Amino acid sequence: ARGHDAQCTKTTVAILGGGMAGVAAAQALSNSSIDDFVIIEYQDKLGGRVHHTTFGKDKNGDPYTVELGANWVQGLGSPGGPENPIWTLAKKWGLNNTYSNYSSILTYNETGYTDFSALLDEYETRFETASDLAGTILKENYQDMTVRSGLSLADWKPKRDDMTAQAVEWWEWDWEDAYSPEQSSLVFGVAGSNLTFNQFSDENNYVWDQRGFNRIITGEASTFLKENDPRVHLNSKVTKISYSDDGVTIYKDDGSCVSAAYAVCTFSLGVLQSETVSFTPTLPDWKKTSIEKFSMGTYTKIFLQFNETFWPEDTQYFLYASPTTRGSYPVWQSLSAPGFIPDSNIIFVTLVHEQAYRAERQTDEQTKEEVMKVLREMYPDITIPEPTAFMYPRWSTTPWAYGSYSNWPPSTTLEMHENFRANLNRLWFAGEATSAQYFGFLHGAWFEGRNAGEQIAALLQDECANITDTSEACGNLRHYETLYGSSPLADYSVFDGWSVSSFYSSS
Ligand SMILES: Cc1cc2nc3c(=O)[nH]c(=O)nc-3n(C[C@H](O)[C@H](O)[C@H](O)COP(=O)(O)OP(=O)(O)OC[C@H]3O[C@@H](n4cnc5c(N)ncnc54)[C@H](O)[C@@H]3O)c2cc1C
Repeated sequence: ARGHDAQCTKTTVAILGGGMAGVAAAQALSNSSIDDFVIIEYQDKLGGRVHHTTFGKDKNGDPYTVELGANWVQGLGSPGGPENPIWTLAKKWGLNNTYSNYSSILTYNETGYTDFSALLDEYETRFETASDLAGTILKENYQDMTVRSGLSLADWKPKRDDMTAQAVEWWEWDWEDAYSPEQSSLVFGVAGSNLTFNQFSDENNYVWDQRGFNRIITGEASTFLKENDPRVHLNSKVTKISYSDDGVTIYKDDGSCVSAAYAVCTFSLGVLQSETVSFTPTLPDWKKTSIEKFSMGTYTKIFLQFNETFWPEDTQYFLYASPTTRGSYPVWQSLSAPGFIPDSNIIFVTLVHEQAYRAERQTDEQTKEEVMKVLREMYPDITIPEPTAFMYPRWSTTPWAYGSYSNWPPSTTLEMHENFRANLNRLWFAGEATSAQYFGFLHGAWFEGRNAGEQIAALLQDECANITDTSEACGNLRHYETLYGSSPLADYSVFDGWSVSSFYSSS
């Protein structure tokens, strides 16, 4: 391969993927005066899973912009406390966004409006108890369990046929994690939500900016890249990564290659699991095991536009309890609500996991029929017109993502995750899924991208990067050849990707 490498484009750092993590990594390099890098991106634009498209039309016949991927800034920050970097960027680039008021909700079943909203408070009380248990398990290094077990121990035990309680549970758990309580780790599910919503704040702001949410990514990129910068290789599919102590060579599907001193791979967990990108030498067991250990969730938003807003105009959310199937068209969200895009007459419904895969396998027509049936059950007294526009993405089969975002299954350990995050010689990994503290979130991708960029800059400049105030971590990341059933509390440090306190109180 050496002879072949000689024909490759040379660069100091190759950044694989131009989403939030890739752009944050490039920016960190640029801030350290390392300008010899390339960003290799599959799509024809930067942004990755922050991804919008046009949908429907307004009064003038112009299309609206809707977000197929990330939609909320989650956990904004509070005065005196740390601020979510995505919130900082949203303010900097003037993104239009509105506070999601989760109390602005009406509940329904197959007979129409049925008030079961009191169950929301009950779940939240029980969940507090389950969260305390998660804290104890983490602190004492006890064996992890499923969120289901934690909820049951906290006396939240919905019966199999109690579909309103199941809908409430879906709204509270699955809607965020894209997996059921059975499929999620209690310790890290709770820690993840704690670190975002108690460390920053419990506010979620919905971005409806008509330029698209990725404006923060293209905007930041424009501060250190030129227009049509030759360092950005768009429409470039990576098929093979060859790594060693001397450098990394990246091969693209058009036969071209880039040879770099260091590389950062920011491909999603779904892409890594799909094995559409091969590695030479083949990945060591500890890395391969860690890639298969974590789960890639799918979160599917199904958009509808009508000639009128026939649902309550001042309400943001509508929760539907299917009489037979948990998670079947449960959460509806109105974009016609005040503060969003009034008069857009757009509403969308979200599915995750099996229900998402099912819809993604169906034709638009099949899904539209099911969705319309549910709306007719929710509003039996209204003659509901056919939608004027209907559309949904298919994340589970999108070849540059293979899913939406990652989740930690039960009985995961921080050490297992550190193996997923750790570099292989000169090849580094960054992205939403490499964040132990903020996996699944856009800010997780930002922190991890910046960290990888700073670490590589430090290695190139022979310095120790000062990534946090207390950090002494620099150079190669640790990995564990042998994994035990849980990780001792002493592991919860910057050396395993855990740079803040694990214990934030919600009070
Ligand atoms: C439906 C959905 C809803 C979400 N909702 C939210 C939300 O409300 N709030 C929130 O904070 N987060 C949300 N997220 C998560 C958020 O979008 C991600 O955490 C974040 O965008 C991930 O950034 P990244 O840089 O790690 O990965 P990516 O954005 O996936 O970037 C990786 C890049 O690599 C490219 N790539 C992949 N394979 C190849 C290849 N073979 N060759 C070349 N390039 C390749 C991809 O095109 C992509 O641009 C959501 C995600 C989805 C999909």
